[in-house]
Amino acid sequence: LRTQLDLYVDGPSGGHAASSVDYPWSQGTAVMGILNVTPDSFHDGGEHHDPDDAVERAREMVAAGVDIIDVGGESTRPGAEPVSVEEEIDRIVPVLEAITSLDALVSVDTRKAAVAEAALDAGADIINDVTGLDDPEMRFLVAERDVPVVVMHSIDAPVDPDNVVEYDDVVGDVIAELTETVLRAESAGIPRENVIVDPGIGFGKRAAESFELLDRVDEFHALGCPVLVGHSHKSMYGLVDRDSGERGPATVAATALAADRGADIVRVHDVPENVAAVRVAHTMRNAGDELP
Ligand SMILES: Nc1nc2ncc(COP(=O)(O)OP(=O)(O)O)nc2c(=O)[nH]1
Repeated sequence: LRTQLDLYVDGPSGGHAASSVDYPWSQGTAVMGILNVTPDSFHDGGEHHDPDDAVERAREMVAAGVDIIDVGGESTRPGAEPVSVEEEIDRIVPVLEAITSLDALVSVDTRKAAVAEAALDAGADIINDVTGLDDPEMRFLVAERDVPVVVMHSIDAPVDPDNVVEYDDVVGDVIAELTETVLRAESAGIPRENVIVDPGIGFGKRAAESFELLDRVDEFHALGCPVLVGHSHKSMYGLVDRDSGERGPATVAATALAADRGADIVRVHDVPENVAAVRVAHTMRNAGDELP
């Protein structure tokens, strides 16, 4: 896949990389492993802050069957310490340079165009923008580099428990707002086949609404784009499995259900378990073709 990508990026035609490459999500649900190179991410903050630890973790993810590694240098958690462009670049570029030779695509989770540009220059393949391309500079960069971009739905106000949005129909409302996002991307010269939509699980949504977004994930295909869900270890599970407080097993169950309902990419922390969940969901639908 990486050769294919390089060919289309550097090949004679210098053609459209994203629209001509057979991405992992076109063959079933792809697994995106979260690699936060931050001291304060909500679930794994500090665990891979050291570049060597991060590279080791990336190798483990690849060995476990991950399709994409999502590298983040700034937490999106409400109240997280803002990070300068320089600091975010310092955090992620050494890791990106070390992992882009591994057998997985690499995405960069950033809201800053300057960081995204440095990441693409360091070999990243995909931009993951939780603001949904709010920044015109980011739209210009993504169009110019012709790379896939994840556009996540969020709310305009800061994402914290006090900002609860009143949705009539959370799925219909989020699809309507993501439609605007996709049209804005297209008007900036980003072809729709490069856009991956994401309902923004937990970003300004109540727990019940986050579960509904997962349950009705297939409806997001009305936008004509692959659909990514980022449900891993999020607070909604705390209301389901109250006793243990453990969110890992609940995440894996949700991954299997979301994959079965049509999610194209699942963004998760625990790769082996969630790769297994995706494979089970796929096999249950295709046992006749896959198993003796
Ligand atoms: N596309 C997309 N990107 C995301 N980035 C961060 C988080 C928050 O999770 P995490 O990266 O684990 O935490 P933090 O932002 O604190 O690093 N969630 C999403 C998501 O749901 N979708």
